[in-house]
Amino acid sequence: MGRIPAMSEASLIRVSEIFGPTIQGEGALIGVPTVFVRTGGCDYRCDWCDSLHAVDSAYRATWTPMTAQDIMDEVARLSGGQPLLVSLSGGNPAIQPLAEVIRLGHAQGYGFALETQGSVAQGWFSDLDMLVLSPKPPSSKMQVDWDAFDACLAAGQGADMVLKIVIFDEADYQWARDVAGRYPQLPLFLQPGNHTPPPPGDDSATVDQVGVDARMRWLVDRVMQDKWYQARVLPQLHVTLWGNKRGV
Ligand SMILES: C[S@@+](CC[C@H](N)C(=O)[O-])C[C@H]1O[C@@H](n2cnc3c(N)ncnc32)[C@H](O)[C@@H]1O
Ligand SMILES: Nc1nc2[nH]cc(C(=O)O)c2c(=O)[nH]1
Ligand code: SF4
Ligand SMILES: [Mg+2]
Repeated sequence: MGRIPAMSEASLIRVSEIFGPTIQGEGALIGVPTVFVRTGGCDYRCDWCDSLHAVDSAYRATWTPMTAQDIMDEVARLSGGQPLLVSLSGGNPAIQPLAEVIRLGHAQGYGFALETQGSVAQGWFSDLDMLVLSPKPPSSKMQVDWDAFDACLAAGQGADMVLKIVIFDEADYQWARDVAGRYPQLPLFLQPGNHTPPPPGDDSATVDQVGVDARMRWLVDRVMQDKWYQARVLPQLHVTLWGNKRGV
């Protein structure tokens, strides 16, 4: 018979890394100083995931179970005790019990944004300051469960919500047009994909920056061609500055 976990284990959060302060490099909050809390584990396996160290079970041993208090202590240490934006990412942070982190942090003046693909809804989404929903396009080789996605949207009522769609090619672009049409109420951010995530075991920062820049120019042209003036097109600023380096 398997071991019965102690009650407290249910409230532990699997953390891959906590780093910063740095700038939020993507989407609606680009440029905003933030500390990242990256959780370990994901229910997806995107073909081009740039954070495999928080997804691939080969890295499981590097993920640390932490309490909400442990996490906020580390965030406060990094920020020098000054409240700032905390970015919850992963992996999929939505599969972790983060309600208490948000409660503790808010009481100390921190703000919270969470990045998720929209596959798992949580009641505490409504406590976030911003919910960033990033449904995955065809190039990811993932299949979106739209009922689950809509449940995330319903759970997030009360938080600011935005759509952030990664685009590699024309098929992704056409898919993004359909998705945006379905959610006209959500501010929309388009981001060119970077094709060179470091393979497992390699923490190299190399990114095909020439390729990413070309994809960004193509995406801008494509959006202007279509007069798609609701879309905002942004690069991953941290990738431009540091490649796919961890901890920035
Ligand atoms: C690593 S994911 C973690 C959060 C969540 N699992 C998700 O995908 O939204 C953080 C953000 O990076 C984006 N992303 C992941 N791999 C990327 C890549 N190769 N190029 C551009 N953006 C990427 C995701 O779409 C998401 O918006
Ligand atoms: N600076 C910086 N900005 C980011 N925006 C989203 C990130 C992520 O991996 O979730 C990320 C990241 O890893 N670093
Ligand atoms: S959903 Fe996010 S963390 Fe999970 S594999 Fe895809 S990009 Fe990576
Ligand atoms: Mg990233």
